[in-house]
Amino acid sequence: MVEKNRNNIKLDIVNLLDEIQNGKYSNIQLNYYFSKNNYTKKEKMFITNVINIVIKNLIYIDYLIGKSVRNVKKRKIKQLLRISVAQLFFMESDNAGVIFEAGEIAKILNAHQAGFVNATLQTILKNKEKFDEEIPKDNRESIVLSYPQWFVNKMRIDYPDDYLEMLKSYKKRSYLSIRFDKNKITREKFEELLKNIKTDVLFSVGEVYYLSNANIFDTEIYKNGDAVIQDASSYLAVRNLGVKDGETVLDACSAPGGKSLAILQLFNPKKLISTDIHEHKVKLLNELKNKYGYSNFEVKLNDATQIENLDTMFDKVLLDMPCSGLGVLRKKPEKIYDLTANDIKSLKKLQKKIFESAYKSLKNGGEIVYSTCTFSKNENTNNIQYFLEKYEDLEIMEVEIPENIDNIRDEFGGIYISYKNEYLDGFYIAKLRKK
Ligand SMILES: C[S@@+](CC[C@H](N)C(=O)[O-])C[C@H]1O[C@@H](n2cnc3c(N)ncnc32)[C@H](O)[C@@H]1O
Repeated sequence: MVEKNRNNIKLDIVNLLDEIQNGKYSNIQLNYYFSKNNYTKKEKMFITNVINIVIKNLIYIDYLIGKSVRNVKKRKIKQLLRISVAQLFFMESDNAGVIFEAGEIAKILNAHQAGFVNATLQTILKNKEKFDEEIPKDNRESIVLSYPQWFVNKMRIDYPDDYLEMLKSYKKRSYLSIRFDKNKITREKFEELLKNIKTDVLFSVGEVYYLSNANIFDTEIYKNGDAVIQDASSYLAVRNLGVKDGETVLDACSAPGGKSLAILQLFNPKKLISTDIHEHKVKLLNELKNKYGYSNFEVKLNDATQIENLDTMFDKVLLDMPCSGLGVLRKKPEKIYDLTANDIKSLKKLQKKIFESAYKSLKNGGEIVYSTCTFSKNENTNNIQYFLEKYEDLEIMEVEIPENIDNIRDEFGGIYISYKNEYLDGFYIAKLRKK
């Protein structure tokens, strides 16, 4: 009975991995499985762990599999091999047990494949050291660290001194962070609540707390939305917007609305217009609006390259750009395998068009906060340089970052939230003012 149950969980992991490979985000898909199945805490941890290890080491794991068999035709059998290799080399496990279990699951997936799965895993186990030695020198970093070769090359150019440290750092684990609404609960009460639910604070920035466990999900304050998931980097981008009472604000690329909500809870704008280009995402923004009921909050479907459609001039604009997302690889590790150098080029173009449109709808004296969750220089520093050269009446403003947060200021005053921060997402924030 116990055995069967465990096989069922492994089968779920095979399916989960397959869905992630087909374009679903790992964190979203994991939550979906957790809400549908009655797993114990320990099982949830095991599933999360295996999925993360496979995704974060995918190129290396596939290299090992590729060294022992030329081609694995059945997709789910391939996922099963990946999961088993992850268990064999990245987790504490009984090797014979892992291989036996893989054979049993293979029988359920496809009876003819059980022998093949067993033999492949035995070969990998026996030859791992030899396979490691045979990794081609030119591809070593890409294979061992599991990043596409083009990306390693790009990182070597962008960050010659510490690209290896950066690459390693973005394979680390991520942490849960929660921002409480200071209008609804005081800091003292929030900290008391954390104590009561046996949750330690690992790090905090303003109202954002990094937590040792997810017990907060069962509390009233989380369920009613007075505490929400938000990373401190996102919170800092919003805080730097510095909205004054009565100002008109645009959050141009705003879905699912985490930063819009922070704007409404941190400041008191006359009006906040939040837009997004995708209808299904605007639906999420409308759900947010209905849940919280702010009367100064408007949601609109709009392309941010055509902000003039809104017929409004703004005091403050947040441009939280669509970007390559490299700074959030700890949370969405699968992203790197789909990304291409061309994607970065087209994102850069789109970011420029969005900025140019925002500039036209910005009042004199108005300010734009430009933010991305990526450390690619093309999408950040190079764009800011371009804007400053193109618009003579733009000036750079200081971005304020608490002292205990590791950051790198570029030559134009933009701030990279460094990979050295264990808790915060990698992020870029620049602030510009139209004179
Ligand atoms: C980084 S995400 C924004 C996250 C959001 N600010 C938050 O904190 O919840 C970028 C968003 O830009 C949207 N987007 C992409 N292209 C756009 C465009 N041309 N106009 C408006 N929104 C766009 C995407 O749909 C995505 O929701």
